[in-house]
Amino acid sequence: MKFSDIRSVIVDLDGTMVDTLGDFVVALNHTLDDLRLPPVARDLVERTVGKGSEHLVRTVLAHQLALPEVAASGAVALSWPRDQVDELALQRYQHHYLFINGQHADVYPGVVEGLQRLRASGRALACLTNKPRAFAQALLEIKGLAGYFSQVFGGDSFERKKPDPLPLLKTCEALGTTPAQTLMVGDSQNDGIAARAAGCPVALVTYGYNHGDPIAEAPHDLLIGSLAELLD
Ligand SMILES: O=C(O)COP(=O)(O)O
Ligand SMILES: [Mg+2]
Repeated sequence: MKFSDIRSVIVDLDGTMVDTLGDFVVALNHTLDDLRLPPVARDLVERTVGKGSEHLVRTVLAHQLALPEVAASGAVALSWPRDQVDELALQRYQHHYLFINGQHADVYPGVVEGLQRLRASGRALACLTNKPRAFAQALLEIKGLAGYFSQVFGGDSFERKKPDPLPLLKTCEALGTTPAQTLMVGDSQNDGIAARAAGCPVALVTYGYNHGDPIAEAPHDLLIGSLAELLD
């Protein structure tokens, strides 16, 4: 990959620009409390984020319902059809997330500098996340990052989410650059796999969430410790 060939950049949100693990944990724990279930461990959330809200809520709920102490307690949630509990939990999660969005989250070091330098170099920027679009837009605004992006797309913007290449191809279209001219910057194998399949070069940050796997094992052209390194 030659950086001078790159005309625009697609940037992932959770784990790449903002450390949102605290938001996820708090919103999930409010949700579990509504269902009279015990709180979730932070590391399960860290291993599960990145594939959208439905996947996160469903996985965490399945894990908590299978805990021996929950089975022994005769929790009411166990007596309901599972798809109904999933649906109810997702509704409660979205309700809570709306109000805690950004409250337990921090912009990673180097992000503002990296975005400023990319914009100053004349490149267009899009944010592409598996987070619902409305939450992503609000988070970017709360953290003062929205102004850097000409486009913001979420997990509900297209028919399929990353690691499918469709969201990247659609984002390239919106940016008006070919996949080969469009760099994907992310933190997980979802970003790496989607970028490879779409034909976009891909840089992965080394500090995000990658389902508990070493980030070097995910498809990438470049590993970076900070977005500020991109133009070096
Ligand atoms: O799974 C999510 O909600 C967000 O994940 P992403 O911003 O890393 O795509
Ligand atoms: Mg991510």
